[in-house]
Amino acid sequence: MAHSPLGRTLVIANPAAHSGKGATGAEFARHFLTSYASATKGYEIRLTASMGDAVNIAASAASFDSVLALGGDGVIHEIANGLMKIAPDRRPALGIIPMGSGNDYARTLGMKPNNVEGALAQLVRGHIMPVELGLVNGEYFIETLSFGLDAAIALDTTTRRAHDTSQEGEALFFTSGLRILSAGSKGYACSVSFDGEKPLELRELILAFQVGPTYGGGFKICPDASPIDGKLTACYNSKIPSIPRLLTLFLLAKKGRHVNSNIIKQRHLDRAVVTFSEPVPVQVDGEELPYADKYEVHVLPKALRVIMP
Ligand SMILES: Nc1ncnc2c1ncn2[C@@H]1O[C@H](COP(=O)(O)OP(=O)(O)OP(=O)(O)O)[C@@H](O)[C@H]1O
Repeated sequence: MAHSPLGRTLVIANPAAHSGKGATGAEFARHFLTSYASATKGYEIRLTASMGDAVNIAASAASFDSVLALGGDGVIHEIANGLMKIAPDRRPALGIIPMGSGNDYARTLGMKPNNVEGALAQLVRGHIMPVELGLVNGEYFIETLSFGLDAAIALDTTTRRAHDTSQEGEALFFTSGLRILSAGSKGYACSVSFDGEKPLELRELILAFQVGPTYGGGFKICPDASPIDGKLTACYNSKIPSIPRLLTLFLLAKKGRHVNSNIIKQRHLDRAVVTFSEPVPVQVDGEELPYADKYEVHVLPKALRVIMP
């Protein structure tokens, strides 16, 4: 463990993550870090009590070298927002112990999902690398921001999972997707300016801005996205497809093959301004973002130091 990058470590764990398995995961992490004392220069574990708690805990973690987020993309999102309140020269590195239903950020970083021992073993042998974050109207995002039907699907999965835990991740996104897309849509009237260019007037079914390639538990919406290229990657439709074609594109998106369609566009960007003329579903890292008249989206290259496997 001589080269462990963890230093003085704070674990912030969501006990409710992954349908309550976060609590057992936190206990396992405590045993691991106690047994392998040389992995850290001392550690503490804090459990979140409710939504939003992780932001405040992370914001007061400047005395630690690393903060390990144990939970799903929602709690990692909160911890990243808390860490960004700390001055850059005092900001701890972020490590993740993925324990969620979707685990898209884990997929982006290459961390083992829902395997606390495996993820901790990756972290103690890991290396620190700066990665980018997205920023939308003052809120940082680690992986995904999307508008339209794909956001409606992501938000539907959260509602359905609260009532029925028998499905999760990709399977849940898939069944919600079929249900919502089969109902059809004329799209949401939208104006988008990428990197200060002349605005495009579009009718959007999907408009996603990604740090990493996937959302929805493994749907490769932006297969070319990377957290270390200093850019966000956008995916949007330039026309409204028929319902059968839309369903086909949805199935192809699982492996990222939808981008070969002539009505799907993908591009890298530094910033965008998005306005909708009607309320639209919006999700950020799987959680609902309130509707606003205007969304200003930016990338912050090398904003956060993350422990990579
Ligand atoms: N103690 C808690 N009790 C209930 N909810 C909590 C608690 N702590 C945090 N939360 C909220 O739980 C939500 C979901 O958490 P998280 O993302 O960690 O797990 P998940 O939903 O199982 O995983 P994924 O985001 O990958 O689907 C977040 O919005 C978070 O704010």
